Amino acid sequence: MDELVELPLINIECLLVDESGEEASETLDALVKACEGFGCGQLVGHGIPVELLAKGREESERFFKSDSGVKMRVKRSEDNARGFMNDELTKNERDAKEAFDFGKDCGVDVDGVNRWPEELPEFRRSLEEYFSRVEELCWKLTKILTTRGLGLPWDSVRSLFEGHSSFCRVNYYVEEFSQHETSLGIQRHTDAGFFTLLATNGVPGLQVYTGDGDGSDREDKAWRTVKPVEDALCFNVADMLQVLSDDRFRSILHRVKTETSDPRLSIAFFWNPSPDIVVQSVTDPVSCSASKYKALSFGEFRRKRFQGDFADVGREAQISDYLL
Ligand SMILES: O=C(O)CCC(=O)C(=O)O
Ligand SMILES: [Fe+2]
Repeated sequence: MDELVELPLINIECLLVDESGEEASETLDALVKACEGFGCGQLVGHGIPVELLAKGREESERFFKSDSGVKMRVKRSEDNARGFMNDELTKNERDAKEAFDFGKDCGVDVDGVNRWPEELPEFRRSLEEYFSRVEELCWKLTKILTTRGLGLPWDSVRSLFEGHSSFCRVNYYVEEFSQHETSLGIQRHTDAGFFTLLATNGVPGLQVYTGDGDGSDREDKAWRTVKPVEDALCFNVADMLQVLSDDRFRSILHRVKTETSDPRLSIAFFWNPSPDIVVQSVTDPVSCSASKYKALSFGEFRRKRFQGDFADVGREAQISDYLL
């Protein structure tokens, strides 16, 4: 395996305790720099108890190792995207993984409604608790990044998230899911929402694209595997934050390629705006004048992406489609 790339390591504890302290402003600078650079970093001091992280991983592993009947009874369907899946498509190619989605219940017309396996109550309990702790953290990070980082008024940003449509995806990558040597756990993509916080079991596999192209060449040396950091949350900018920041923050192109026989487990929390809002890039927070992007309905953007996840619909929706 090539040398692992270390993402900026940022201890956000002081930001969460007192966002206006001196130490906090250095941390904020580091966070903003990470958003402007690679578009990602490893967050420690995030306040999510390590016991909860461990429990979430343990219960998730129990779920994926369960009889296929347990998993298939909560399999997602075309009219409800939540639940178990072993048929995910990214960029119209089948991903070599299994996954389980759950989140805020915001109606079947957006992402669907949760379904939990009755046989595993602790799986549900620990992941619901994880969700609510991370949700709280996302509110805090959003406020800090958009008001102090981008200089935007909190009232207008907050309104983007009232009724947010965030969800969690637990990913499980096992060697035998790969159909051939070059199979990817997840094909290259950017995340559609605002930002993503990713917990993992420490088995490497996440790769970030450091080149200028669209990352379509699989052998490209510009794909670098991220060095996992124990109990950190890997943070990445997603598409709506790139739009809102008018391309100042970058939504990083990433994929998963596991190269060991150890299964990789990840729990991705996709912090997503509410489906009925419109996002537009803002260059001047006072006049709120738009710059690079046309107004973009998040609900419509998500729906277009989701159609691509489920079936081959040709090209996947990208934020570049909305450039002015
Ligand atoms: O498992 C990972 O490391 C990344 C997961 C991911 O990119 C996703 O679910 O969108
Ligand atoms: Fe992703």
